[in-house]
Amino acid sequence: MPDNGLSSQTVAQAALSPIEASKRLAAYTAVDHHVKPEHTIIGIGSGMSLQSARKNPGILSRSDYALGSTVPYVVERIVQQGVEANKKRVFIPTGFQSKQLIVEASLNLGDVDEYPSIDVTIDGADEVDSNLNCIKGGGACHLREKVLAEAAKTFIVVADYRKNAELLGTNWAPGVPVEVVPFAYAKVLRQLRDVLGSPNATLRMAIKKAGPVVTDNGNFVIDAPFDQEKMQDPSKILTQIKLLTGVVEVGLFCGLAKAAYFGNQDGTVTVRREDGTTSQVTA
Ligand SMILES: O=C(CO)[C@H](O)[C@H](O)COP(=O)(O)O
Repeated sequence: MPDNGLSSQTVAQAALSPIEASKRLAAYTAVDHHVKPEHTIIGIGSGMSLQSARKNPGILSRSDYALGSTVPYVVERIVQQGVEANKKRVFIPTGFQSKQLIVEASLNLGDVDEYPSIDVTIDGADEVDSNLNCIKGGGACHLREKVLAEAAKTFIVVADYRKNAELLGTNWAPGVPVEVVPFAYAKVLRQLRDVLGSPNATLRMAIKKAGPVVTDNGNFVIDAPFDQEKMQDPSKILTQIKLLTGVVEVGLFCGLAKAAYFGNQDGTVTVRREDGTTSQVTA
């Protein structure tokens, strides 16, 4: 294997916690099933830099660090397919973090404006419901993530077992991420609270920076939790939020995923597909 930084010290390989092991299992299985030799344009979802992960190995086992900790294993598996398989491929990132991941892995970098038709995009999710609707945007990257999901012929979600839910909002408490232009944030916040029924909607504040989180697109993010009744029909609430002037994108991905791969603690992977079928796969 080439010395691209991934061969000898893969992400905390030796000491993976059960959750980390399940993320890797999901990612590896999804790559094995969906990244084939004929696929040349690949969308890479949000994932933290492998260099950062290696400098701070504990970061991957922090359960609160929901900022793209599964996708690095996708890249790791793709790299394992070898230099020959990857030299003709172009990899499209969903943001700054994902771009770093591609560059550090010595894979060819492209952009979606150059390659608007992607063979397969693989990304993580904050939660997935029984109909493969997803909440995304825990890392505030959901605008580009949705562009890459829609641009792909096949959009695949990878996650650990905690993200596998009947209903969105079961385990993911912060709510639906809503990217909004800064000028409109106060008006959109008020509408989410008073009109759309999310009284606890809040502007997402940065950690280690004073003030709000600013996305890769220069916008703010509001997290809007909705009750179970509203989350029964995510497409409806998606449409209602999207129609608020000033909203750029909503972190509800409805009808986009072809399949979701969930790594389980027992070493199996649950695969749920858009046709409603589910199977357990042993890696
Ligand atoms: O939507 C996302 C970022 O906007 C991520 O895909 C999501 O947060 C998944 O994180 P992890 O892989 O750590 O579970």
